Amino acid sequence: MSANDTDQQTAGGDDEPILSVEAVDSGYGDVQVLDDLTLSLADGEIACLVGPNGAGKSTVLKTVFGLLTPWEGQVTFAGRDIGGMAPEDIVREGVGYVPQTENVFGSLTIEENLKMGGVARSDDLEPVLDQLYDRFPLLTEKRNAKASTLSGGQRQVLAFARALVMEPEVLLIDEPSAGLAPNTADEVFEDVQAVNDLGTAILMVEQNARKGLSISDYGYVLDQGTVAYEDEADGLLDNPEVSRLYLGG
Ligand SMILES: Nc1ncnc2c1ncn2[C@@H]1O[C@H](COP(=O)(O)OP(=O)(O)OP(=O)(O)O)[C@@H](O)[C@H]1O
Repeated sequence: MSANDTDQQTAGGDDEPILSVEAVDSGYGDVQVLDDLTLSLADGEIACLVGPNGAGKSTVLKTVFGLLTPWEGQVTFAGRDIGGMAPEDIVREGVGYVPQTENVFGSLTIEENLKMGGVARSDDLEPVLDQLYDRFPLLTEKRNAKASTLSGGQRQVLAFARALVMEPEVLLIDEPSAGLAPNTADEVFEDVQAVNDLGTAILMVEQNARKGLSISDYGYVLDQGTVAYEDEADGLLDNPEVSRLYLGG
């Protein structure tokens, strides 16, 4: 569902969210980063996390994906408690993750990277790979090339496609536009919307807050490890205080 749809289902709606993070504390070693953080993602929606450097946005995704164990609170996906589960089990549950950096294996071909994305599947990968090649023609052209030969934007598309091999219900994406030229970033955002249009709910961290919110249904502003503001994405974009404090005026 895109931000332009009229029948938006938002995190504030009555429907049970597909993903929820409730009163979570989390961090690295004994350094606490997330402090009583609560947010949710409605089925079919794009929600965007924005906020200053170091606010804890990436830490939210890492905690949802099991790379960090919540110290307190609950992470629930499709009604099941996934807090503290291992990432490979969370992938099998139906949650995918596209990290910000080092998200492809440069020494492997495009096809090998995609197959790596499906190691947790026991069925035949060919049908899903064919669908992904249809959706991302660039990957078809380059299927036998090493991923190290791809540009930054192309790598981002590959990382994205690799996460889709598992056909996740929810995709966590960390800064899809990081390091990309504006035109390339726009293409990646179009891919994010296209995947969402096919039914995958997306929780995305984006440094380019205005752009991220403009393709999202709902938004959260994180500051110092907790939610400072939340609203429908358009509401955050129109909020003068949010704009002044977090969106560069
Ligand atoms: N592996 C780590 N070990 C220790 N501290 C870390 C680690 N990764 C991040 N941190 C710290 O956690 C805090 C939150 O980092 P996080 O990456 O979640 O922020 P962010 O909001 O995503 O910001 P950015 O846009 O800069 O990535 C920061 O103070 C950061 O220094």
